[in-house]
Amino acid sequence: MSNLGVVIVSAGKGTRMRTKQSKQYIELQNKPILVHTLEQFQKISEIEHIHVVVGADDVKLVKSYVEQYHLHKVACVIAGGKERQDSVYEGLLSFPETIEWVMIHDGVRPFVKEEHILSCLRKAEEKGAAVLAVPVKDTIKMVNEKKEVLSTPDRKQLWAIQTPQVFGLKELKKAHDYAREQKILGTDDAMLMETVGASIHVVPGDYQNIKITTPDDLEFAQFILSKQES
Ligand SMILES: Nc1ccn([C@@H]2O[C@H](COP(=O)(O)OP(=O)(O)OP(=O)(O)O)[C@@H](O)[C@H]2O)c(=O)n1
Ligand SMILES: C[C@](O)(CO)[C@H](O)COP(=O)(O)O
Repeated sequence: MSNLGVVIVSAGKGTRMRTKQSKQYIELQNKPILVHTLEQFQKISEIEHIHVVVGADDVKLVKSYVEQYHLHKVACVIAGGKERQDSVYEGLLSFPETIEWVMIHDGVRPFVKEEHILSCLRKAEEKGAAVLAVPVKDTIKMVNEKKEVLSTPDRKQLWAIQTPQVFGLKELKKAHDYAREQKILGTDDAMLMETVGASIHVVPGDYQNIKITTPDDLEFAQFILSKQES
């Protein structure tokens, strides 16, 4: 699809991972996590344009990965911002007007499956906006600062939201502009779209599409990869 742009956000510092090296560059089976992620998108025929957003000091490094791993669909590597939202915004600005749809994905979700990327894309084309998600398995409680339980939301209505998330490029750009004006900081792009009243559909994905965030996620990631190999 020549009217689809993919933004892979990978400009975070990975503070919760507590490693010296930013987590997206940690190697799993001799390959940086970010490269595992990019390969998932590179292999999909519907995807032609991938823009990667990285830390300002890492642009050269990531360009070298693009060469080394033959990631020819990566059209540009650009510097991100302080918050994830700022990095997404830089990604949005990097596309020309010919791009109608934009798919946002975290550079540290390397296990996203092709079928789920495509089902998210199809749902967005049908409904206007779609995000990959899984139903919550635990009981979730609202808790105050004193660690007192306030309430228990109905689990049937709770989904853990993942990426990819797919929107119209113009619509998402507008939502980001509004958030910047109003100083709204969202942890995902759907949240910004919600603030401008967009209707967003959830697409069921799977529990292995983890965001590698803390050291235990790295152990689980190694396990997933070893299972894929056997
Ligand atoms: N300023 C930022 C912050 C985050 N991200 C990206 O957004 C994704 C999800 O963010 P998260 O897992 O929270 O990554 P970090 O911000 O790196 O982690 P932490 O919050 O632990 O520092 C990651 O691919 C991360 O690189 C980004 O592009 N720009
Ligand atoms: C976008 C996201 O991955 C959806 O689960 C998540 O919200 C990112 O949040 P974080 O605060 O950057 O971990």
